[in-house]
Amino acid sequence: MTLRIDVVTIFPDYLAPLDLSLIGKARRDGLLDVHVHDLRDWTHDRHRTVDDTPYGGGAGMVMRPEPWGEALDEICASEPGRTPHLIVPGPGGDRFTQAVAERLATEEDWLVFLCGRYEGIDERVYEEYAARYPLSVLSLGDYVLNGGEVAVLAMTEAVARLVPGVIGNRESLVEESHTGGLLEYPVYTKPPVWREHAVPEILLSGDHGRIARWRHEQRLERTARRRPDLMRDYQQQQDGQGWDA
Ligand SMILES: Nc1cc(-c2ccc3ccn(Cc4ccccc4)c3c2)n[nH]1
Repeated sequence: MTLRIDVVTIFPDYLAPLDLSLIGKARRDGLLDVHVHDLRDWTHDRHRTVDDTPYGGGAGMVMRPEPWGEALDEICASEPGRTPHLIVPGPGGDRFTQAVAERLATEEDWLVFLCGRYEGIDERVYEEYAARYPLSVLSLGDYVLNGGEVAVLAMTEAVARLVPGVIGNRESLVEESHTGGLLEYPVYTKPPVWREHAVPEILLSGDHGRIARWRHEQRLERTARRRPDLMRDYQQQQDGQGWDA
């Protein structure tokens, strides 16, 4: 089943990069089915209003529930027999990680992203749709964006590239950062010496077994140095496998 991705936003042009490069090619090859929707298409006033002042006062504006309700009712009914997984980027969401990207890419065949803006979306939209569909609030990280579009671009790229056929050489997926819980190893190409920096001799040896071991050691060393948190998780995972294996 082709992965379908719907994105609802008041800035559809923000999602134009999804027409480019590998994602764009995957769409043209029919590997991905991406639909970007302008939330204002579900407004009915002359100004196409999507926001209003917050109950209880406070700065900023809140996204009105009605346009979201009409948009999501229509979009989520557009594939009879299929159930969408709704994803709302938010600073207070669960962390979006490689493991989450892998789970979404393997277990879901339809993602509907809701891009908030202003101070966020009226809470009743979450209540209404969490009761009807799987709904996840996901955070890219502990920093504050102005809206969900940038997060959706990142999440869509992270998930789409795991879909078979989107990335030509799947072998390259194996040795990447965060695959298997470790950071990536250093990479080199010609020339063999550049500004007095030589490529590590091992990589010119042609001994593929030793090269693979060296690369794994580099991944361990880098992860231990840069991300001790990932290293602890990796060691626990290895210990667990040790007992089970
Ligand atoms: N990881 C991550 C996600 C976001 C995010 C996502 C969607 C929205 C919609 C409005 N805002 C602005 C906002 C900032 C803070 C508090 C409430 C709303 C958003 C921020 N920031 N950081």
